[in-house]
Amino acid sequence: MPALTKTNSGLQREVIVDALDKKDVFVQAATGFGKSLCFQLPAVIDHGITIVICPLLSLMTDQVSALRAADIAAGMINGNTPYEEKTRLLRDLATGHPHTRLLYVTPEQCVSEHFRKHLRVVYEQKELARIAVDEAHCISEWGHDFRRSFKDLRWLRENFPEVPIICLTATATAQVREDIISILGLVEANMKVYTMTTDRKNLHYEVRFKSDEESHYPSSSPTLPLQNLSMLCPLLFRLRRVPADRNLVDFLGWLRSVHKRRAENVERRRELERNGERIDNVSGIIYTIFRSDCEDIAAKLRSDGIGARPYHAGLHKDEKEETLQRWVNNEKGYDVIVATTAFGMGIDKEDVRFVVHWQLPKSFEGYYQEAGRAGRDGKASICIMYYSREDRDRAYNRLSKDQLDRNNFTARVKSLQAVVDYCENTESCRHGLICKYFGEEDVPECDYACDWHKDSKALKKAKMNGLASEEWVSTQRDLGAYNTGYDGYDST
Ligand SMILES: Nc1ncnc2c1ncn2[C@@H]1O[C@H](COP(=O)(O)OP(=O)(O)OP(=O)(O)O)[C@@H](O)[C@H]1O
Repeated sequence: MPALTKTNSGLQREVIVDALDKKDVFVQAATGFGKSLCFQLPAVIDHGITIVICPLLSLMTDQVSALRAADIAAGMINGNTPYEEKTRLLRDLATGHPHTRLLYVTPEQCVSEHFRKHLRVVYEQKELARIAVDEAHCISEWGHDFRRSFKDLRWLRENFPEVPIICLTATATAQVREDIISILGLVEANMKVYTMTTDRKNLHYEVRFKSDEESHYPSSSPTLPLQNLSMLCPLLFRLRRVPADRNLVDFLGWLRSVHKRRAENVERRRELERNGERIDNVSGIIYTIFRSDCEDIAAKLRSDGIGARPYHAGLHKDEKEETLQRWVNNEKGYDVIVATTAFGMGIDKEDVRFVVHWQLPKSFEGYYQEAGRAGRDGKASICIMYYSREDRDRAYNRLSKDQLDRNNFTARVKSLQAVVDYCENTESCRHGLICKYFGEEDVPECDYACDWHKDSKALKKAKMNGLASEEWVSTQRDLGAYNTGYDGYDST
């Protein structure tokens, strides 16, 4: 179990005491803060059952397994639950005095009349202890992962008025927070709101700049006027897909330098040997948009001797489970996961040393969540984002094709714009930019843990040399060069 800082565990204790005091509680805290314990511990202490509403199957599966391993009666009902297990859990509820202490359900399940009927029985017997809403930002249309059935959760407050509700999220802007509180009907007089810093001091944030064109030329080549050439022959260039090779060369160079540092530091090497750890077991995640890229990048890394595996929604369940398990166990050949967003919230491996975004993520919150998989043991870890203006335009194009509610569309455009601004910014600390996005007024201290603090001049230079000019991108955009690539990406 990773060591939490004293500040974290102190605040955790406050939240738990308020929950036990039957208050409605809203918790916004950084990734890796330990939000789950805030409802799990009260559930074990209190009499009755806690219903946990959770939008992510992988998250509930992990939590239920961990609770069961600790001998706590936990269960889950979702689209994948076998019929016998679902019947067993519903029968348990139907007794009115359930043996189950924590029951995880999807929001979709929670709106079904059949399930509600069972909840009423438990409530009438005064055995419904608490309702926990995890990843609560999904309630709000202004949230990045809005789920329609979350909106109906108001029913819980209307029908079980005195049952306390605790909701938790790592990523809520002020608007999302207000929405959650109002939709769930939390009672101001009996409510505690915790908004803690989103800052993760042990994460080093860095943006690396790229453009489509450079990927064809080694940096030492004279700048052949490829941009001019394509102006003359635009159709040729419209068909071109961005090769990932430039990222690959850069990333491989970086990873090898990390391996080398581990090998050359005698003390560190001895320590690794003593613990039976491999020099090249630097655990990490690469996030990419397309399923095909997951396969492709993982294969290329493997051919370069890196233990990399793909993970995306198109893979068979067994294959995904095996990959995850072997990666968690730090097995040889499973050091790096190349994933779509299918591998996101809820991944809780403590020694992830790097998270790389191969392209621009689709929202600021998504970026923060995914980067937040790194360094959950509190040790220094790095989050690298590869950014190009061409990818930016592709991201806007994909977004415009998504079927979204009006408010959600506006929110998503704003959020994507925030990621773009973050990448283009060479004037501020990255930690400060993240905190500002989530509405924090105080700029956190940054101990050279971002590219700007490390060397702001080098950052500006890298941007100038790395990005395509706005003029060039705008010409290509008008020619439709960034309109491709809507298939094969995982939307959740
Ligand atoms: N008081 C504690 N002492 C030690 N470890 C803890 C404590 N509370 C939680 N943890 C551990 O910290 C890790 C992170 O907890 P958890 O998954 O609940 O974080 P989270 O806040 O939900 O993060 P995220 O939003 O990124 O999913 C888990 O491995 C958990 O077991």
